[in-house]
Order: sequence, then structure tokens, then C-alpha cells
Amino acid sequence: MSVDQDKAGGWAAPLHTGLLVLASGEIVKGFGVGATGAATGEVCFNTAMTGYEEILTDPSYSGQIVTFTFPHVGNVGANDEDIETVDLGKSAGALGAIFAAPVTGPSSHRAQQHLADWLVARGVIGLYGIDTRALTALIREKGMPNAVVAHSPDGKFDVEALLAQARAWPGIDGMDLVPGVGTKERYDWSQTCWRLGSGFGERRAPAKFRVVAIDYGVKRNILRLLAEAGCEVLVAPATASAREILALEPDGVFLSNGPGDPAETGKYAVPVIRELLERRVPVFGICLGHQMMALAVGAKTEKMPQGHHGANHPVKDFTTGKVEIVSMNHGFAVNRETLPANAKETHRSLFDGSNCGIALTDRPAFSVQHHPEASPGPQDSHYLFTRFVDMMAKAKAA
Ligand SMILES: NC(=O)CC[C@H](N)C(=O)O
Repeated sequence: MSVDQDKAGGWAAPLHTGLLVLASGEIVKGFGVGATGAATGEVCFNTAMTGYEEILTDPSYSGQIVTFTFPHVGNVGANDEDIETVDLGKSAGALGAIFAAPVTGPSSHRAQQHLADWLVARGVIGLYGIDTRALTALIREKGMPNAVVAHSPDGKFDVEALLAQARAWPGIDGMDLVPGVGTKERYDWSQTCWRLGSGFGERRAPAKFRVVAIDYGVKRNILRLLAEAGCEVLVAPATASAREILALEPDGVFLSNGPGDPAETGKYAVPVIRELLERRVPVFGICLGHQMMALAVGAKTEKMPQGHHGANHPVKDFTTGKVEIVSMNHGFAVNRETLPANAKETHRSLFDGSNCGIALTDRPAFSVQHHPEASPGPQDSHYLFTRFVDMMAKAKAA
């Protein structure tokens, strides 16, 4: 913590170089790290103990400021291999990061950069010296607040202006953030998972199945696990029409994760998904992809009060009766009561009973709310990629 010694030899009050200004009027003082300036978004908390780089570069966090409940962040530094946005440069992901302790220096053979420098390079505003327990308790009690995170090295802030900025922000409910992330061009993906010693691999030809992955803000590790499962992966933009997707002759279509309010994708993505389902194309969706598939069959999504963000959430798979510990990152959920008769619930959160997965009874299609690709998180749900491949095999044989 930076504390200035005054001329008289006594200790002056610390110079607060960072602020979190909540739309409610509460002001949390701390110390800035990373990029300077001010950014407006929704504050959520993430309970993962590892994987801060993957979290901060997950495009689903666009429009959000992430509070890390784990106190020590930075000890493995940052590197290009752990970035989850497909575009390696400064792009989508969280706009702000809130830490309890000062960012730790790197101590890892994989580190290329100090996290503080990496935050600057990516334009992420960081704040440390924050009582993250109190902030998390506030979110649990009152929901995820809209706020401005600000970093000014000279400690000067126009608090009134920042408060007005936080209050003027309309909030994620009703906001379509997909157009700001994801690819605009179609491309192919063949990289497989990282292994100690050899790094990333490449899918071996020939592929068993051709998958069109629709990119609403996809994470790299999802594409890697599709390639790892033996699929040829063709990534298509979120605006691709059903005709364009079908012209690629897919054995299956993957619906990616992504930021914002799922209901706002109703004008472009949902009708495309509906058409693919009607044509009996095998479909697998993750997170936003799950929510959009539910919308496509007529169900409704709703904003959650505190959301699920972490790498330790228990979810039950009713298909096998097994409980898996999963990675989560969502602030909206599918309302189970609105599911039509042909969509049965396959997964449920054992934390709050919210819906975590559906499968259609009359179509080859399923989707999950959690993140089976983890990154970061446990790998209990990797089996879902095999389930997708099995579903494509069955559809092909039929
Ligand atoms: N990870 C995701 O795909 C998030 C989906 C959606 N934006 C939500 O917050 O619920």
C-alpha cells in the first residue's frame, strides 16, 4: 500500500489513487493499478482461486468489473497463452478488476509480464486495498451494482461527475453486448489444448465431424476442446444467417458464450438458432448459447440478483445422477417454469436451484449454463464435448 511520509516525519493519510463509485452513492476508496481513467460497468464477484487472466479476458465479462474474492492475485503473472479472447490484443473482457491486496509480482516459468503491466497494456483499470469481503457481502445482499471504477495517479477525482456517470449507465439488463465482441469474419480453428512440455497442439486430420461454432464472444478453450474432440471447427460471426451456416454443411452447430442480456439477441441470433433446430441440425450451447437456445424454443431468461461467477459451483447432471464441480460466469438464467414440454431440464445448480442445462426431447440439441471448458476451473464437465460428438455421430448414422 502506498503511504506518503509527510515533511514533518509523521505519517500522512494514504493517497487514494483509485475509487469505486457505486450508483447508490457509496464510494469505496482504494489504490489504482493498471490502466488509468474511468470505466462504467456492473460489479460482480468471482470466487475462483486461480485463473485471473482467463477470467479477465473472458469476453462474457464485457461491461463488467470483477471483484476477486481470493485475496492474492498476480503470483503467476500474465502470458499470451492464458488469454481467452480470440483476439490476443487489447479487446473484449472485463473493464475493471478489484483486488484486496496489492498485485503480487510473478513467480512462474510461464510468466511473460507482471500482471500490473498487463492490465495497463489491456486497458483494464485495477483497484486494490479494497475490503472485497464487504463488497461481496453488499452484492449478495443488494445485487450487482452499476458503478464507475476510476484510477488517477495524482489522487484527484471529480466524484460528482463519476457518480453522475455511474447513475447514467443503463445497466446490463436490456443491453446487447454481443456486437462489441467476437469475430466479424469466418475463420477456421485447429488448435488443441495446452500440455506441459509441448504447449498447444494441432488437431490431426481427418476430422470426424464438421462443427460450425457461432461466435457471440467465444472463449479459446471451447474451440480447443471442440478440436480436441476431433472436430473440424469453422467459426462463424454472430450475425451469420441460417442459410450461410447450412451452406458450410455442418454435422453440428455450437452456440458460444457471450456477454450481455440474452433476450436482446432475439432479433438476429435466436431466429437463426430456431431455424437450425427446426432443420434437426445437432446443436450444443454453452452459457449465452444455452440461454439463446432456451429462448429459441420459447422459454424466458431473467436477470439474477447476484449471478454465478466462480470455479467451485456444484451442478447436478440428471442424466447420470452425478454432481460436477464447475466453472460459472453468468448474470442471467433460464426460468425453468417457462420451458416448453419438449425441453427437459438436465442440469441444476446445487447452490441456488437455478437451471443449468436443457435437452430437447424431439431434436438433437442440448445446452448448459455452466462452462465445461473451465479455463479456469475444474474439468469435471469436459464430458459434455463427448456428449456433443456422440450426438452428432447418432444424427449422422440416422
Ligand atoms: N458466460 C456467458 O456466456 C454469460 C451469458 C450472459 N451474458 C449472462 O451473463 O448470463
